[in-house]
Amino acid sequence: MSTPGDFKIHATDGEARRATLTTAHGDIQTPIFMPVGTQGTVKSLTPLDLEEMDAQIILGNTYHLYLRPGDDLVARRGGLHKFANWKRPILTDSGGFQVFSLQEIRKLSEEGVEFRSYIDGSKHFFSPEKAIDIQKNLGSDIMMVLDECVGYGADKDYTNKSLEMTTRWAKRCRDHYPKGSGGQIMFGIVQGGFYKDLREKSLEQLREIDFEGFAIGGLSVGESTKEMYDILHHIAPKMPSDKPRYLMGVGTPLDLLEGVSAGVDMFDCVLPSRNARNGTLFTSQGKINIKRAEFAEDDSPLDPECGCYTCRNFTKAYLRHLYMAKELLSYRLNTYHNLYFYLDLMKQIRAAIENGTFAELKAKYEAAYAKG
Ligand SMILES: CNc1nc2c(CCNCC3CCCCC3)c3nc(N)[nH]c(=O)c3cc2[nH]1
Ligand SMILES: [Zn+2]
Repeated sequence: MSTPGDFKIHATDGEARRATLTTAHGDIQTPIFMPVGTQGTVKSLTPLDLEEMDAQIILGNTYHLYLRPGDDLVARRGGLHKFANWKRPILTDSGGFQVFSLQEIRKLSEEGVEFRSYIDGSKHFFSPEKAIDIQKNLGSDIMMVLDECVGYGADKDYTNKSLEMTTRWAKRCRDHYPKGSGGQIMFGIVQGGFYKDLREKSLEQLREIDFEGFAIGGLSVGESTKEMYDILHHIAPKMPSDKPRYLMGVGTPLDLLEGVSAGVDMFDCVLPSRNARNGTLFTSQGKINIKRAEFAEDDSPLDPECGCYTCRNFTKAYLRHLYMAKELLSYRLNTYHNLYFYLDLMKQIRAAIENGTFAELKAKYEAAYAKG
């Protein structure tokens, strides 16, 4: 009988791993991309759409659900799985990053972070324990510790003091929900900014705590791709090899390939759904923007190599028309395709690791996406 948190590696190709992570709502095949469901839903898509495209796990948003409709209300409805009728695994972030990135006014202390609701301006406070209680109420399969994600350009002294507080918070989170005390598993989050020695220090401190997985935080915060990859390749291979590695908030198709090549197993990013809103679509030949006039009378599918509902049933001309007319269907069809593309890319990555052809797959997409 497998237990939530079990992580079995089936194949490797360089640092890349093909594994299975067990959760209380089923097994997850990694490497994996996790669609972001901000308010308990992946915008414009139904659970049926997500199952059709084989989304194995989605992200719930602790910060937003806490403020509205309330994590306690969701708990009284049986938790987020029941409330949103999503039967597969859910990962929730701790909400700290959303507070830091969405709120100007907030107060940070050893105790936690104080902030005002963007809905009605009311005052709120997240301690590490509170962040875990919210995720317990939501019933997510994978919980993230409350951490501080320092901004890009933070100096070494601040970054060092911050990672030490993040470690103390991580310990408080684990003590508040000890391993095995329920079906939910918990990941620690490695910080340390862009200082390699501080990244190692954060990891050394966190690996003393018995987490079922470890995330790389503090990246994709405005740095260059080179700076992100530099830290990524430095720290990912040093993380416990027998536990899942989750790179938070990343990224483009090339970032996913680079992350897998560094040994990362899990990714989340708002890009596929957010880009769908502005007509930027990912295809096997690279990125295109559907609003370009050249597509006005183009009767070819968005991506001839894509098997998704959008590509099988509509032309670029029609998708451009929907976009220009600001039709709701534009957002839905574009989101469906972009997420399908990301999930299919991860499926290709899993197969490539199994048959030792990951380097070739990476080179193929680097050529298609070279023009950025
Ligand atoms: C986009 N770049 C980025 N994201 C980061 C995130 C958020 C990851 N995505 C969470 C979802 C966002 C949409 C709603 C649902 C939750 C980070 N989160 C934490 N806790 N710590 C980081 O250092 C941390 C660092 C991050 N960098
Ligand atoms: Zn498609």
